Amino acid sequence: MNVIGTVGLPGSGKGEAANVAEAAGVPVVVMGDVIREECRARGLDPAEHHGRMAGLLREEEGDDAIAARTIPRIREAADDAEAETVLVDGLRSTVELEAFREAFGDEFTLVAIHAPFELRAERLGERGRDDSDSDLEALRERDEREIDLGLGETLERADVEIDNTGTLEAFRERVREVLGVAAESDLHTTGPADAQGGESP
Ligand SMILES: Nc1ncnc2c1ncn2[C@@H]1O[C@H](COP(=O)(O)OP(=O)(O)OP(=O)(O)O)[C@@H](O)[C@H]1O
Repeated sequence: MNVIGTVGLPGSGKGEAANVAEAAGVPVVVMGDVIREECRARGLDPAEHHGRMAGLLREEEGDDAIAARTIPRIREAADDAEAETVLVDGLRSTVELEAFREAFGDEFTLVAIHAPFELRAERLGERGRDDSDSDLEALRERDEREIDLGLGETLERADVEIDNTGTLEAFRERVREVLGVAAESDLHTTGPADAQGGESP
């Protein structure tokens, strides 16, 4: 089994990478789902308590709590789909990285997705908000919070880098290359295990 974890600052393209995986039949496990489920189990609204619950789980069960709860889900997702590759979205700290490295050894690959601040701000703005100063300030604060939690150090320890400064199609192609899958339109001719069709952007 290959487990591909993605890490990136807000708006870097993790959600898009997960969409590419799903479209190619690669199961996606979202670490945030663990937190949302725990909120519901405790009768709390995830929309309101997501951030606090993440902190609480780490306090109660250790810094690797969310990773530890995600690991069996990764194995289940692989079994259910009889898949060779699973994508995990949502790594945030080196403690989580260590937990995955311990569980999956060489079968775990950490992929860092990079895009500069201005580009991320612009892309997140296109997702529904305008790019007013308050939005830029909010993104700056989100970046800082993530980096404080350990995201910066985790990014530095990635095995593979994806630069997401070009077109969406170039990014999707690069993600497919890293996942070792062909584009959906190629599936009929080359099959999903054939990564040769992918070209670097
Ligand atoms: N290369 C690209 N060109 C144009 N738009 C892009 C590109 N990559 C991503 N986007 C768009 O930018 C927005 C942010 O990307 P995405 O949602 O994947 O980021 P994310 O890392 O999941 O962010 P968050 O951590 O906030 O959930 C999305 O609307 C996405 O479609």
